[in-house]
Amino acid sequence: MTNTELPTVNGTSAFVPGPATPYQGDIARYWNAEARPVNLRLGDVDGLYHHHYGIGAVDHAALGDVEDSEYEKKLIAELHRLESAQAELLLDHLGPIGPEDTLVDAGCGRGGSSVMAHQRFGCKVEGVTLSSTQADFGNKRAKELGIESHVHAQVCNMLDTPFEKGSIAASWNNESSMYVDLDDLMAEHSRFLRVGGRYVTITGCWNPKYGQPSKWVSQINAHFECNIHSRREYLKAMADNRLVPQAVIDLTPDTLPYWELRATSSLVTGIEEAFIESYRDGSFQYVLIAADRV
Ligand SMILES: C[S@@+](CC[C@H](N)C(=O)[O-])C[C@H]1O[C@@H](n2cnc3c(N)ncnc32)[C@H](O)[C@@H]1O
Ligand SMILES: CC(C)=CCC/C(C)=C/COP(=O)(O)OP(=O)(O)O
Ligand SMILES: [Mg+2]
Repeated sequence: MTNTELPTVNGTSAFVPGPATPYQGDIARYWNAEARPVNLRLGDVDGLYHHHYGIGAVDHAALGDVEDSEYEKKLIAELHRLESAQAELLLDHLGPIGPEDTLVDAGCGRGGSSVMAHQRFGCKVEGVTLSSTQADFGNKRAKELGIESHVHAQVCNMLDTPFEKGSIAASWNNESSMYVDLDDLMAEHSRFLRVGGRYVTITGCWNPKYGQPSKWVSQINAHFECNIHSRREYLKAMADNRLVPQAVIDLTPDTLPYWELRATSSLVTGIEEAFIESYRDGSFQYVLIAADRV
């Protein structure tokens, strides 16, 4: 990581981490500026702020009548329920975790998954993000919840973290691996995970069976300034870095109801069609991969 040297403070040199590449600087700016209602209003439902998508069947009984004055509020709560269900599924795959363990949330966003992990396991969670706005937001939420001794976010490149070799019980990327080289990413998880530790990713990936990234995948990349990898690249990067897959789950059918519901809401962002069409034509898949560090 490059560091910017600042004038000495009280005789001690002060350093602030700078982005490792110009691309990472762009991504930090992107997330520092992000304030989409679809993320903030969903997070306001119960104080868990996510930047990922949902899974599971829509509860039409809970939504009620579309003509009802409360319908939009119920729709937002339902989308949020499906996003939290996605994070619960990720946590289900972390294996046995105890209060003495430390987990790493790589690309932690506003920290919703980190909070959920602490609430489930009582463990410590270290989140890393390129965005200072997100890290500040996550740390403020942790303080409001009184869990700042256990849930902490920092501005840090997930390819070059300060965590000691073999010190981490489990780690994950929840929709954050499309911003980095996968070989570099898996090498870093493999370094800080203890032998027997667990790595989990939930991600969108292009399907090698389709041939090449479809126009919809290219549209998603342009929308988020990311670089979606193929399913094959994930498995290869894991195999090359002592991460042995224990579960590969195709969540595509489980995420489509979320997108179809979201497309009917007032909070649409314009990217809904690309997700729905690419999931339907088979060019793009939503997957969970859980791997053991051997
Ligand atoms: C779509 S958000 C996902 C946030 C979170 N995992 C969640 O589920 O709510 C992508 C996140 O990846 C982070 N990110 C992208 N590249 C990164 C890098 N090189 N190091 C650390 N974080 C990174 C961004 O800062 C952002 O927080
Ligand atoms: C599955 C893929 C390819 C994800 C790309 C990464 C990403 C931007 C995830 C959602 O973030 P968000 O919650 O901020 O997005 P939105 O505003 O669309 O809800
Ligand atoms: Mg969102």
